[in-house]
Amino acid sequence: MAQLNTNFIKHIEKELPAHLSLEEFIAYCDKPLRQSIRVNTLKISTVAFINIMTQAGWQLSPIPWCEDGFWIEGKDDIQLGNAIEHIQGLFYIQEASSMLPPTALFSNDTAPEIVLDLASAPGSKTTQIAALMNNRGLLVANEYSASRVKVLHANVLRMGASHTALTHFDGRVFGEYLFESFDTILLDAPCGGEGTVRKDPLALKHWDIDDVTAIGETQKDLIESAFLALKPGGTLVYSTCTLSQLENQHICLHLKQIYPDAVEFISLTDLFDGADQACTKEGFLHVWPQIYDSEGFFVAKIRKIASVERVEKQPKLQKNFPFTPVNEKQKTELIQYFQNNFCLELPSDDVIMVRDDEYWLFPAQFIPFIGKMRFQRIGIKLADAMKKGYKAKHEAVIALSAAAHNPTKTMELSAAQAQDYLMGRDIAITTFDESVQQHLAIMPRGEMLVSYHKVVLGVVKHLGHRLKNNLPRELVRDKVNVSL
Ligand SMILES: C[S@@+](CC[C@H](N)C(=O)[O-])C[C@H]1O[C@@H](n2cnc3c(N)ncnc32)[C@H](O)[C@@H]1O
Repeated sequence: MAQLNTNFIKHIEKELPAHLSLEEFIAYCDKPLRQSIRVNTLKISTVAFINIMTQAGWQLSPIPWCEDGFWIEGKDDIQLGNAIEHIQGLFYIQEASSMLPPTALFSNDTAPEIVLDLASAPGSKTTQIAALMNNRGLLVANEYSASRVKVLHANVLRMGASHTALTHFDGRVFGEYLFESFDTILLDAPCGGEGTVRKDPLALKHWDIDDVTAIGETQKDLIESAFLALKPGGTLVYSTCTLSQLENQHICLHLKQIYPDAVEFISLTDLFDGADQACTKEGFLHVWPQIYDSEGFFVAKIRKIASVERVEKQPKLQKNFPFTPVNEKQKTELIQYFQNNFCLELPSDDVIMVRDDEYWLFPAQFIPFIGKMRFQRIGIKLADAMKKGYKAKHEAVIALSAAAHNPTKTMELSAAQAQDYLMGRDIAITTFDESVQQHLAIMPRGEMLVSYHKVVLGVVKHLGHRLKNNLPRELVRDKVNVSL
């Protein structure tokens, strides 16, 4: 049962719009949340995913504001995290209202190329944005907390997002370091989490107005920094999973007060059918839990209609960037290695870089950012140089095969074999059908890919009598649930 602090109730009663009742709000705070997921279109089409999962008995009902988002009806007992399709990155477990900000960000006519996600871990919206960008352009994803950067990184890799650059800074530095550099920015700000009480019944137990005011100061700093980092003409989406106006409307109005001639609020009232039910007079979406039977959320879209004055001077360029572009010989060898061993193409507009014995694939749009700030991870790690030739990295085959959609040199596994693979076990050739065994008998020995649902799971080494498991140790799972 949700524990609602009485001070919170008194406070929120004053903020509820006239057409919503406090009783209903309190009742919804106690109502369990519907499970929802977003299909990862970097790896599978939504149609193919629905086909597979409905055969497994799932009932998916569409979320009106996200074409790849679905509520799972009538199956509260599914352990989504251990589902094989989750582990292989076919879907992301994401609360329905949390899918709103990326939808708002991409509702313009022209697709943005250079995007910043300023407060991004664990990466639900980063990976949604990566899917909307279809692994093109550049997505800089920043996270302040070191432990959360690791989770972000794991999610980016699991979903096969290849055009990201991860940073680990206080978001306040972006306006200074990357002034007017981004076409569009998401600031999904750290917040009081008042909208999350349906998931966490204790979220409002120790609610205190002083905490709300204090976090509001951080949010003001972050929105100012984001606005400075935005190119003129670009759009910024500000969102939170909290309800108090102090952390929502007031933050956007604060920005307008500082930059009255550069800030324009873009109304979200037509974002999807029914958006008007949550729309405020400024055109923001203030999603109360009872409106769409979801978590509470807030989303504002802001256009920068004019350039603004820099607050600080451009910091000096950092030297000693440890990567250099590969030479033509290395480039040709790597292209041939991926082509010959896995039938995978390296995207021609990306840039192959080398650091010691490691080869990386950087998004071309990253190059102008070199030296401007410190990046934790850029693009994908392609391969290590070996005494003879190269050894592909797992993350590279996952991301490159996502683009290739089932390359030919791939062995499709059964559910039981895929389960074994993800649990780190080798696959005996005798576990395949007779005809596949004959096919494998004439296939060359060495590295090849395995897939499930026609989506690549990773690399194996064909040894003749078995496929040796090459899944990185850190990805080996204790538990994998098979749905079909
Ligand atoms: C609402 S969560 C982000 C959720 C994420 N966008 C997602 O969809 O998965 C806010 C994040 O901001 C991070 N954060 C806190 N203070 C920050 C700061 N000063 N600069 C940047 N990020 C910060 C928190 O660690 C947290 O991960």
